[in-house]
Amino acid sequence: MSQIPSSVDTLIHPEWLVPVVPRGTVLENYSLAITGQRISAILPRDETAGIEAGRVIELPGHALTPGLINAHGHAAMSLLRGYADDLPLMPWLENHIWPAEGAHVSAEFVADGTELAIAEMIRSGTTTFSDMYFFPDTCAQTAQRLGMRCQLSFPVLDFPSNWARNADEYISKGLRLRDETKHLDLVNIAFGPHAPYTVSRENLQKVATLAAELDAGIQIHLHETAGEVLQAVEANGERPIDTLNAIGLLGPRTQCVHMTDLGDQDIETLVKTGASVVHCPQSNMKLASGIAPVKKLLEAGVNLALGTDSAASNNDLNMFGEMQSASFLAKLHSEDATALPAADALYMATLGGARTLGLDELVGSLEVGKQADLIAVDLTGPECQPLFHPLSQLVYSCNGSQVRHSWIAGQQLLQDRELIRIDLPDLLARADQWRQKIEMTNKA
Ligand SMILES: CSC[C@H]1O[C@@H](n2cnc3c(O)ncnc32)[C@H](O)[C@@H]1O
Ligand SMILES: [Zn+2]
Repeated sequence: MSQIPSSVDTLIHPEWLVPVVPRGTVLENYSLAITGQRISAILPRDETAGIEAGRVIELPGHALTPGLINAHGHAAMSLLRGYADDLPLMPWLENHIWPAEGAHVSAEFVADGTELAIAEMIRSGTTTFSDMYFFPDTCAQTAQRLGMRCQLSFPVLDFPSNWARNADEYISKGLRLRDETKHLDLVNIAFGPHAPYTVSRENLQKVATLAAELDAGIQIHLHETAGEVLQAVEANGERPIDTLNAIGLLGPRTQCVHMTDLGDQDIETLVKTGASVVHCPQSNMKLASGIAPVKKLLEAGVNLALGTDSAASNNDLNMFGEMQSASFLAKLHSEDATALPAADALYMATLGGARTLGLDELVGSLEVGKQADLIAVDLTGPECQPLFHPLSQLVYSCNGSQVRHSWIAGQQLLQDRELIRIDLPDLLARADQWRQKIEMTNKA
């Protein structure tokens, strides 16, 4: 039992405290203290009388949970929200998204798009996001300035973009970024080879070798569609996951995104290598990409995280909706209503994500000594009443608008649903300027 501190910065009295570990636990009338960046105490409310607090926050009818972790996305693509809907993956990318990115993606685009994404994510309970996008240096500066924890899996592609000309330049810029951001406590750098169909085996091998040398994470779009897998088998005679395994790219720090087309052998490979899966149910549904076999993956013991992917293929960055979709889709896909219950969906969106990103010593659960990345969710509204089980409300009734307060590394970034570090009217004006610019280019 940890020592009760005599003085703390903030003492929070929620009605329910949801630590996430042990899984499914809900502590009633427990309080949480923040000192500096960390959680300094979790204890029954009636044992807090002797604690001197700089600030005391009473939250009747609220649940305090770990901040949600969006384990895969392309934040700046929030500026392309609704730009191209109702298409399958490859026509969507090749005929709409990639041309728009070629025309518009810049450091300024990424600065404004990332800020728009962070505003939405904080307001809907996310406190860590993983990003794979161009100009990750700009994303790093924006996230640190706004107080948002992130993993930036810098992109590696065989083909040029507005950020780099070839795979070697993507890698050298990414490694420089890793060196230049070592002092940023909220920014974590990983490798982001886009996908096996856009990165050659030779360049994937370079990534595998360097990531192993640096003990760095790797995040990759993998087995997103059956078409991807079929094309690989026809071209290479093996499934993409087997190619990655053969070059040593799969390991405990590998984050495989999507994984909708998986056979038993593929799942066995994930178990043997310890690689994680980032499940993006809403993006998979919207692009009609497929359905990840979540129930089978969980039964096999594969670590699962949740991600929204970009707002251009979702079309929001709301992890409450993602949890609900993951749970309902798993139930339908497995024809088993007991699949992915609320506690497991919340685990995926918190500690499962932290473990995937290699941040589980820092965040993902409410435990003394961890970073104070936490959200206060107001369960008093009609959409959450009557309340039998807080976990049920959090996953099956909440839509993110109930998030009232949010802290990251002990810093409050949302208070009474107001963003503290972001000038929202100014940001929204910039977003609309981008819409006008993009539309004008399309009309030209
Ligand atoms: C190399 S930066 C990221 C790159 O990925 C594109 N992208 C966005 N969503 C998806 C997806 O679901 N599958 C594959 N690639 C995706 C994004 O537009 C960037 O070009
Ligand atoms: Zn993606």
